[in-house]
Amino acid sequence: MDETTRLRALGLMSGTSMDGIDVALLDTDGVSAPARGPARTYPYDAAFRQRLEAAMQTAKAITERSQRPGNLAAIEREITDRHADAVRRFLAETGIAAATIDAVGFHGQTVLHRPAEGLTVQLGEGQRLATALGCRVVHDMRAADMLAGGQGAPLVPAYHAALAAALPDGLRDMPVVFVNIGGISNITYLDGAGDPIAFDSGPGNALLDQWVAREAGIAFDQNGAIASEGGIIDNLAADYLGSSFFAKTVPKSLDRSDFLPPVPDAGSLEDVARTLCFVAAQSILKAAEHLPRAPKLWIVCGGGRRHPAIMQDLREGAAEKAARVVSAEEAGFDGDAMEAEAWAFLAVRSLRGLPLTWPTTTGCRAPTTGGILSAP
Ligand SMILES: Nc1ncnc2c1ncn2[C@@H]1O[C@H](COP(=O)(O)OP(=O)(O)OP(=O)(O)O)[C@@H](O)[C@H]1O
Ligand SMILES: CC(=O)N[C@H]1[C@@H]2OC[C@@H](O2)[C@@H](O)[C@@H]1O[C@H](C)C(=O)O
Repeated sequence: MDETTRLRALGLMSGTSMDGIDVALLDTDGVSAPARGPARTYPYDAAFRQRLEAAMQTAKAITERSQRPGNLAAIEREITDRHADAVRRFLAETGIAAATIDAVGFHGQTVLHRPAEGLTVQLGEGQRLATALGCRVVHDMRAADMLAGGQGAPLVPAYHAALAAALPDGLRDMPVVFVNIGGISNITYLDGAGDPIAFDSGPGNALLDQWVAREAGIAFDQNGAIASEGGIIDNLAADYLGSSFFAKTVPKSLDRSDFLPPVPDAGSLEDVARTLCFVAAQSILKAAEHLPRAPKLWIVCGGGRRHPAIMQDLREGAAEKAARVVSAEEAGFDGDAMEAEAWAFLAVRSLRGLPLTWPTTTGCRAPTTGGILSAP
């Protein structure tokens, strides 16, 4: 494949929030800013989401990444087949012919991530998906990085770096930090010199999701309705923000269960929810302690940007350091599709043998490519 070839790639992401499958289309050479196509989300039903939560518990028994204890092999097939269905629906809804897709980047579902043990497990069968779709699939893009001594996450920084090159006038304030507030939050710092600097910054929406699911039986705090009625519980916030994770040198990455939701008597539904928003925002702002220069602009992606309390706390904290906070949309991007787009971009980089990660993004020993290619 020559360097100027642009491929039409689909990216598929099922993130740590386990809320559904994001599908996005890109025309990309895997280097320059891509031409972005349509994107859609196909939510999981509540029952499947619960099975994924259970799968995460079962996965704790894994000591070697190919192991599939309990019903994990069956869940893995089901996850794969749900991705195939999502792609078929996406193509039907957008009127795009399957034959025009050059490659698919398939993340799968992370059920275990223990970088200290060199162990990261994403459920999803690349070959099964390639056969189902009749298309080349690149999957398992985290493993090679771990073998090269890296954290295996985050991988989206390569894509953030390409997008930074396409920032509109008026938003070229360097250093710029891309923030993804998903179940876990991660950041990518770019100052126009050198490789991106990236790491997982702390808990994102996952604590709040788990808290409102357990205490109120709802999947997430839509538009911040619950947190808007609450106040911050200082000692609960201090407990979370005092975690040794924040002092740890970077790069670093998190497993969803590294931070656990509060105990039931931690406070009222509303106060705890509000506190968890504050914790989500402060953990992102604390990331600046590990960066070479103070960020001037924060670009927020991921579902957490829809939470008013998280955004308000972020804006206030950033303003104290003379920095601005904008949503992905204000910067001309799609904050829901970004990770799926990244997996399309990374699939093309993988096909070209280009690095997916750098010592500054995951701690790998040298820039490292990755991914397993399955042909139909
Ligand atoms: N309208 C909304 N109001 C409040 N919160 C929302 C809203 N929409 C989404 N969210 C939050 O965003 C979460 C989903 O975020 P996202 O899809 O970015 O996560 P993810 O990609 O699964 O996670 P990760 O990036 O960690 O892999 C939901 O679980 C919810 O907490
Ligand atoms: C192991 C794993 O799946 N990690 C996710 C998770 O969700 C957010 C954060 O933690 C990030 O490190 C990563 O996902 C993004 C897409 C990444 O690798 O860039």
